[in-house]
Amino acid sequence: MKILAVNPGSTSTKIAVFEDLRPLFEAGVELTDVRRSAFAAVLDQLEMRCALISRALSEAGFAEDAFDAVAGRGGLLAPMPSGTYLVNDAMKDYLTEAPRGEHASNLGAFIAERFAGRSGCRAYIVDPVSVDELSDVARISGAPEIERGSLVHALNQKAMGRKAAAAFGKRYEDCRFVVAHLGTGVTIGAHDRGRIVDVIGAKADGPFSAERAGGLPVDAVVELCYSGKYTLAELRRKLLSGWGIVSYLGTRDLREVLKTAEGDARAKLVLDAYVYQIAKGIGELAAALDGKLDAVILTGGMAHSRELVELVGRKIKFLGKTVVLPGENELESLAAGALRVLRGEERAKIYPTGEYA
Ligand SMILES: Nc1ncnc2c1ncn2[C@@H]1O[C@H](COP(=O)(O)OP(=O)(O)O)[C@@H](O)[C@H]1O
Ligand SMILES: CCCC(=O)OP(=O)(O)O
Repeated sequence: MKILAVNPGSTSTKIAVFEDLRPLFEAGVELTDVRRSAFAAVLDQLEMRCALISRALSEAGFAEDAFDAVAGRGGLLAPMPSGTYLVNDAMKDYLTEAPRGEHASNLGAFIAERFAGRSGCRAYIVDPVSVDELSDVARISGAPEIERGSLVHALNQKAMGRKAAAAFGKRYEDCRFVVAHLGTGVTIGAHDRGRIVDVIGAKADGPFSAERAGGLPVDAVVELCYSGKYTLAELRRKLLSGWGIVSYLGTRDLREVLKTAEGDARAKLVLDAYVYQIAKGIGELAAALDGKLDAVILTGGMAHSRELVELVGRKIKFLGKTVVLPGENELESLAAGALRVLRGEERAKIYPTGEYA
């Protein structure tokens, strides 16, 4: 089975072609800030991202009408169970309205449908960022009107949990991990025997990231809301992708931050604060698992940085084993979800009910 996997991230569009799970081709098309800022809304990037994918496939010699399935990374949908979902109108309508915010991963369903149409095959999303497996106790925010929810790099976090479990000779469903996905976005998940029971990071409720604020004093946010400085839409966009490292140093690229920090005290302080907050977040979620961990897993693009891994590792070594699995297995996991459905090993689900197709 030939499967196209598409992962639109905040600063890159990653694609891969698989024959079953054997990778035939992989490419990452970085998006410059200029290119991204040319679009008022994330979904406006659809044609540009599809054109970049078409060019990459063409240059690699892949016809666009030869796929048996196309799997895209899912976006900020309504809270939903883990699984492989058919792209449908309800999903596209929700992502178009974007009540939970605009995010690059919202493009995944639209891109998958576009390329599936060219092959006459089905389009799927797998384990979107809106997978919500929080425990009841984790949902209590302290304010009855406000319930904590889950936005997480579920696809990669679960993939790396499975990878680490296999390395330990165990099943993911029998392990306890704290997984820190250090991409352009940062989410840290407490994985308790196959379920992500608590999450921080994607909603200004944990470490800040390359483009997202960390835990903000709520009273200051309330003041900002009523200051007239931002509209609701502007503030929501800032919360999702307008603060973080880039708002201090003008770059989302950790490699640039590391280089600048060598000679610039302010950059060094921001880098130290980033490391500090990631370590604190990992410690917080280790407590969510009563400190009973098989390992802490560091993943995402930034886990390629030996310097960052070393800085964070020093602060969390009291928690035991740290497994570093840089980058992400998102493309392979997308293909794996579609392949399970094509082989009849898993039934595709229907959004939003989660019923089986
Ligand atoms: N080899 C590397 N060394 C250090 N940082 C890296 C490396 N590769 C990628 N990064 C950093 O990872 C971040 C992007 O992570 P990634 O998971 O690819 O993001 P996205 O959320 O866009 O998919 C960027 O800040 C980039 O600088
Ligand atoms: C909203 C959570 C997912 C996320 O942060 O994705 P990116 O790392 O691609 O921004």
